[in-house]
Amino acid sequence: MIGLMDVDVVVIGMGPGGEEVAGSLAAAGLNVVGVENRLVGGECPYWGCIPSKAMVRAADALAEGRRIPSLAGEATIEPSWAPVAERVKEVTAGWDDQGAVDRFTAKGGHLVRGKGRITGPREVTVGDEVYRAARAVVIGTGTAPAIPPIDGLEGTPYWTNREAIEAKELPESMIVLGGGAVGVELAQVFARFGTQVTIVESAPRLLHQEEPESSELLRTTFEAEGIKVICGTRAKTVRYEDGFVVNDEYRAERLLVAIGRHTNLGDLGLGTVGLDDDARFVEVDDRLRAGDGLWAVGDVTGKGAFTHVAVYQARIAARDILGEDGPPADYSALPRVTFTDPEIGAVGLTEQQAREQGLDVRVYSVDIANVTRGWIHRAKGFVKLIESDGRLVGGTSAGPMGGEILGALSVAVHGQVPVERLRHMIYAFPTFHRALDAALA
Ligand SMILES: Cc1cc2nc3c(=O)[nH]c(=O)nc-3n(C[C@H](O)[C@H](O)[C@H](O)COP(=O)(O)OP(=O)(O)OC[C@H]3O[C@@H](n4cnc5c(N)ncnc54)[C@H](O)[C@@H]3O)c2cc1C
Ligand SMILES: NC(=O)c1ccc[n+]([C@@H]2O[C@H](COP(=O)([O-])OP(=O)(O)OC[C@H]3O[C@@H](n4cnc5c(N)ncnc54)[C@H](O)[C@@H]3O)[C@@H](O)[C@H]2O)c1
Repeated sequence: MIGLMDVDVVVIGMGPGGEEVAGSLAAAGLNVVGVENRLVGGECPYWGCIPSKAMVRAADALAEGRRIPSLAGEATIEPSWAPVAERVKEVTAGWDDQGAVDRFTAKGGHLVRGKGRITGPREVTVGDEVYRAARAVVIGTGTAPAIPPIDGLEGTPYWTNREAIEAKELPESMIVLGGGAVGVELAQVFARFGTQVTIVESAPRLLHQEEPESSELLRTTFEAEGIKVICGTRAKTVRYEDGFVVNDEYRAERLLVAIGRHTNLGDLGLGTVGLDDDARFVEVDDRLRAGDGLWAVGDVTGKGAFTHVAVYQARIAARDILGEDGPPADYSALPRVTFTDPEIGAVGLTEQQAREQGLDVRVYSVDIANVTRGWIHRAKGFVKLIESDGRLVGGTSAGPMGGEILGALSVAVHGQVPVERLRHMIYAFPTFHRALDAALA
C-alpha cells in the first residue's frame, strides 16, 4: 500500500547542506521532512572534515615534537595510532547520528530513513511513502568517492577516505591515488605516523587548482618528510597480489583512492521534473533554485565541495523558501584551506584564474621566512596577493596557521577593501599576518 503525505518541505540528503536548510525551515515553523539513507550529518562529521582534522591534529603534534631538538633540548617521540583511532571514534560519536537526529527533531523536523527519489513536481518517494511538498523540495544529496575505471581495481580491497578514516591500524606502506585535498592531507598524516607513502597524481603538480607556489611548497615539504611524490602519472592499472601494484611500478600494502567525488544523480529522478538525468551537477541560480519548487545545495551544485559552501548555500535557499530578502549567492571570496603542514589557505582567484578572466593584475608576494615571526619559527611558506583595479581579488597564505591568516585576506577580498587602505593598516608585531603588510610593501 502506498502512503501519501502532504508536507511543506522535503529535503533529500541530510549532509551539512541539507541539515542546515531542513533545520532552519523546521525551526521557522514549516512541516519539514528530511530524508537520509546513511547518517544525518553527511560526509563531513563521519568520514570527512572532522575526523580527518582530528588525525591532522595528531600528526601535527608529532611533527612539533620532532622540532624540539632544534629548539629546546631532547625529546623522544614514539608514535602510536591507537589514540588517533580512539579520538576519531569519539569525534564521530562512533559513527552514530543520534545527536544530529535529536537536533533536527528538537526543531520540529521529521526524519525519514531511506533513499529519496523525485517522482514528479514537488513530489518525493521513499520506499512506499509519497511526500507531496507544498513549498519546496531541496536536493542535498552530496557526493561519494569517485572510483576510476582502472584496469584491475574492481574487486580489490582498496581504501577510499571512508576506510582510511576508520583505520584501526597503520599500514606499513600506502599508495595514495590523487594529490588533491583528500590525498595530500591523509598522505601527510599516515607518513608522519611511519607509513611509507607514495602519492601518484595525474596532473603535473599537487593541488593543481591552487597557486603553483603552493604545490611546490608541499612537494618539497613532503619529500623532506620521506613521502614519494609522483606527478604527471595517471594510474592505468592496478594488480593485487600480496599488496597493490600500480602501473606495474609502484607497490604498497594499501591503496587509497582519492581522485575526487561523484554526485549520484542518475537515479534521483531529475528527469521527472524536466532536468537532465545524466547531469554531473544540479544547475542552480544565485538563490539556489533548480526549478519550480525545487532547490539544491552543497556538493551537488558544483560550486565548491566544501562544508562552508553547503551551509552558506543552505542559508540562502532557506531564506528564499521562506520568501525573505537577502543577498544572492556570490562565490568571489570563496575560501578554502588544505590542512597540511604548512597549511595552504586561499581565497578568491589564483593569479592564473585572474589573468584568464582578462583582469589587469598586480601580484605581491613575500616569503614567510622574511617576516619576523616566520624567521623566529624557521617557518616555510609565503603570502601571495592578487590585486586588480585597486582591490584584492584573491590571495594565498601558506605556512603555519595559513588557514587562520586567511581570515584577514578573506575580509579584504569579500569586503573589497581598497589596497591603499590595507597599506595603511596597523598589523600587530610580530605575527604571521604581518606578512600581508610585508607583501604589500
Ligand atoms: C576526507 C575529506 C575531508 C574533508 N575535509 C573538509 C574540510 O576540512 N573542510 C570542508 O569545508 N570540507 C571538507 N570536505 C568536504 C565536505 O565533507 C563536503 O563538501 C560536505 O560534506 C558536502 O556536504 P553536502 O551536504 O553537500 O553533502 P554530503 O556531506 O555528501 O551529504 C549528503 C547526504 O545525502 C545522503 N543521500 C544521498 N543520496 C540520497 C538519497 N537519494 N536519499 C537520501 N539520502 C541521500 C547521503 O547519505 C549523505 O548523508 C572533506 C571531504 C572529505 C572526503
Ligand atoms: N580541507 C578541505 O577543505 C578539504 C579536504 C578534503 C577534501 N575536500 C573537498 O573534497 C573534494 C574531493 O577531494 P579529492 O582530493 O578527492 O578530489 P580533488 O578533485 O581535489 O583531487 C583529486 C586529484 O586526483 C587526480 N586524479 C584524477 N584521476 C587520477 C588518476 N587516475 N590517477 C592519478 N591521479 C588522478 C586529479 O588530478 C586531482 O588532483 C575536494 O575538491 C575538496 O573540495 C576539502
